[in-house]
Amino acid sequence: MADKFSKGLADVVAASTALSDIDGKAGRLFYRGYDIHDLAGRTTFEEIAYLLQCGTLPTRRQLQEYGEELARGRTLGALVERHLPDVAERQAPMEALRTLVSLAGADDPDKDDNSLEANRRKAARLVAQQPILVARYHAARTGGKAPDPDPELGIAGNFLLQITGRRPEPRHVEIFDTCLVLHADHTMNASTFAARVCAATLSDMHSAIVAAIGTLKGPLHGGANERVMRTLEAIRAEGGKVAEAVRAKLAAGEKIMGFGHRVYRTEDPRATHLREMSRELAEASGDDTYYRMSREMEEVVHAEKGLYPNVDFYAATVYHYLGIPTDLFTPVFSVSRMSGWTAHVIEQHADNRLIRPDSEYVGERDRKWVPIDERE
Ligand SMILES: CC(=O)SCCNC(=O)CCNC(=O)[C@H](O)C(C)(C)COP(=O)(O)OP(=O)(O)OC[C@H]1O[C@@H](n2cnc3c(N)ncnc32)[C@H](O)[C@@H]1OP(=O)(O)O
Ligand SMILES: O=C([O-])CC(=O)C(=O)O
Repeated sequence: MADKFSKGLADVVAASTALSDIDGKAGRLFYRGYDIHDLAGRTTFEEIAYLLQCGTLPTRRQLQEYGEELARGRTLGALVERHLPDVAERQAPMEALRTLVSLAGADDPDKDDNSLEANRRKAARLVAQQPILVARYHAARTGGKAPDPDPELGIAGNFLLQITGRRPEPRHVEIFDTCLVLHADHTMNASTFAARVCAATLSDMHSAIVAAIGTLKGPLHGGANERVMRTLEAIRAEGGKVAEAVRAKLAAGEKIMGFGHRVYRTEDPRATHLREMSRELAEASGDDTYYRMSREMEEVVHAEKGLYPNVDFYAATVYHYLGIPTDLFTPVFSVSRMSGWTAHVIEQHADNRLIRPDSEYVGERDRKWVPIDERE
C-alpha cells in the first residue's frame, strides 16, 4: 500500500522518458534535449516527428526517406474508407477520429506485431493518416471533396490545402507548421499517460492511440482550444466586454478556458510563440478583434487569479485566423500530438512494466450481507 495519495496524481512521477522535459518554474520545454525556442520556426513538423520517433534530428537524406514513408503511409485502408461517410454524418470530430483510428488499426498491415520495427512503421502511418482523416472527415460532412495532397507541400501545407480548399500562403504554412511543432509532445500530460497505461498492458499501438484521442477530447485538456474560441465568440456577440465577462465567470465559479496548467508556474513557453503568431495573423487579416480580446482576457485573468495562458489559449485564435473551423481545433491538436503519443508507445513497449497504481479506499467497511428479500 502506497503511503501518500495525491489527487490527480499531482507531482507523482509516473514514467521515465527521454522524449520531453519541462521546467515548470522557469517555463521551459525541451524535446529530446532541444529547447522548444530553438525548434519553433526553425524545424518542420516532420523533423520533430522523426526526432521523437527515431531519437535524432534527421539529416536531409533521412528526412527525405521519412517524407516518402509518410507519403506512402497516408493512404487510408478499406475499412476506414467504407465507414468514413457514416462516421462523418453521425459523430462529432473527436469522436469520429476515435472511431476512424480504431478502424485504421484493423486495416494496418502490422496490426498483430508489437515489435519495435512494426511500432515505428505504425507510428509513421498514424502521423501521416491523422491529418488526412481530419480533412476527409470535414469534406464528407460538408459534402465536398478534399483536394489531393500536393507533393510540394508537407503535412502543414497539405492540411491547410485540404481543409480550406485553397493553396495556402507560404507564411500561413510556416505558422501552422510551427503550431504543429509546438504541440508535438509534453511529458506526462493526460492523453499521453492514457496511451502509456494502455500500451503498458502490452496492448497494441492503435488501442493506445484510441485511448489518447478519447482523453485529449476533454475540455480540461485538448478540448480547451475549441472552448477558448467559443468563449471569445460569445463575448464578442454580447458586446465584447471582456473584463466584465471574465469576472462574471469567475464569480460563478467557472474556469476560464485556456488558462492554468498543472506544471507551469509561469508562462507556458509555447504560448509565447502562439501569442506572437496570433498577433501577426490578426494584423494581416484586417480584423484583430479576437487578438485584442485575447490580450485583454490574459490581463484580466492574470490580475484576478494570477494564472497564465496555456498552449490552448492563443492556439485558438491562430487556427481561427488560418481559416480552420472551430470544431476542428482539437483534431488539429491530435494531428500534432500523434507524433508524441506514438513515440511514447514505442518507448513504453521498449522498457515495459504494467502501470497499476494504488487507490485510497474511502467507502464503508464491515457491512453485513443481507438476503435480497430482507433488504430495504
Ligand atoms: C493542452 C492542455 O491540456 S493545457 C490545459 C487545457 N485546459 C484548460 O485550459 C482548462 C482550464 N484550466 C484548468 O481547468 C486547470 O488549470 C488545469 C486542468 C489545466 C490544471 O488543473 P490542476 O492542476 O488540477 O489545477 P486546479 O484545477 O486544481 O486549479 C488550481 C486552482 O486554480 C484555479 N484555476 C485553475 N485553472 C483555472 C482557470 N482556467 N480558471 C479559473 N480558475 C482556475 C482552480 O479553480 C483552483 O483554485 P482553488 O485552489 O481556489 O480551488
Ligand atoms: O501537459 C499537460 O498537462 C497539458 C499540456 O499542456 C499538453 O498536453 O500539451
